[in-house]
Amino acid sequence: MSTSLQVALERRRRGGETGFIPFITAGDPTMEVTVEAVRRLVRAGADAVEIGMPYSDPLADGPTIQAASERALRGGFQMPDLFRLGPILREAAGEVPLVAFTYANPVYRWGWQTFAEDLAKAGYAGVIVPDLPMEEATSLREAADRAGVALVPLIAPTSHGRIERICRTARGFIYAVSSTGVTGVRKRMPEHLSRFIDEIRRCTDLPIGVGFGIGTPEAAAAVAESADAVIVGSALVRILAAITEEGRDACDVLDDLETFARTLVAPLRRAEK
Ligand SMILES: O=P(O)(O)OC[C@@H](O)[C@@H](O)c1c[nH]c2ccccc12
Repeated sequence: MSTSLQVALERRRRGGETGFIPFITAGDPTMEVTVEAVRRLVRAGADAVEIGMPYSDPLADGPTIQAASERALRGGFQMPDLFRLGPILREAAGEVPLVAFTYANPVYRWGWQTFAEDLAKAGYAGVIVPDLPMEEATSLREAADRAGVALVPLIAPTSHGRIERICRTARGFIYAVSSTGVTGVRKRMPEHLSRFIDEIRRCTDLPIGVGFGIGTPEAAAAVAESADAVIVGSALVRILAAITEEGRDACDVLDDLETFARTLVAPLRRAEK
């Protein structure tokens, strides 16, 4: 089953380029800012956009995204808002697919089947649930397949057997986690990264996106040597934080977001490579 998500990233790979997948937290600090941020990120060259559902106990997140979650929750953002936002974001994103990002517990409470159907209705092409292990993902994956939503798996460095098993049921693309720990900008990319990506590549034809710790054009360029897409969260979320934390004008901050996103995209595109 080939999804719009897979097609969008394969197009880059075929052109000898690398995709750009930004992550932002929905409702941080308002839905209006989220919509405008998506519009700007797409204009800067995003090939897919991850929309994070704010969550009170975000285990895998570092301080930057945790704080974004708190701001969005303080603003009253809830699961129905993710679905309400879908069609508005779809319009802002044009052809670019949206990937919802949420932890397992709220999805479980919503119901796997209903959640997958609601995502599809809202216009999300894919979904990532970082704390849902492969062994527990069958119900959601089957529901997502029926709804036409790609359940994108995360793979952290692990045994070859496990990588193979995860790849077998993957949809859309593979999210390769560059390093263990939580999200957040790192000074350096781990040295074993290209070996890890090669290992995944031997198990799947799906595009491979790499995320965790990428926050500069240099890091993006380094990861692009082996990955099909570069995923960036904290470095972008940190820019948007200035609206709340520093009381800066939202339009100025959105301009900064777009400018910074362009610097990340530049080394991923052929002219610069
Ligand atoms: O923030 P970083 O280090 O750029 O990493 C990507 C990331 O933010 C996004 O994909 C993400 C947000 N929350 C997560 C939780 C688990 C895995 C990944 C994520």
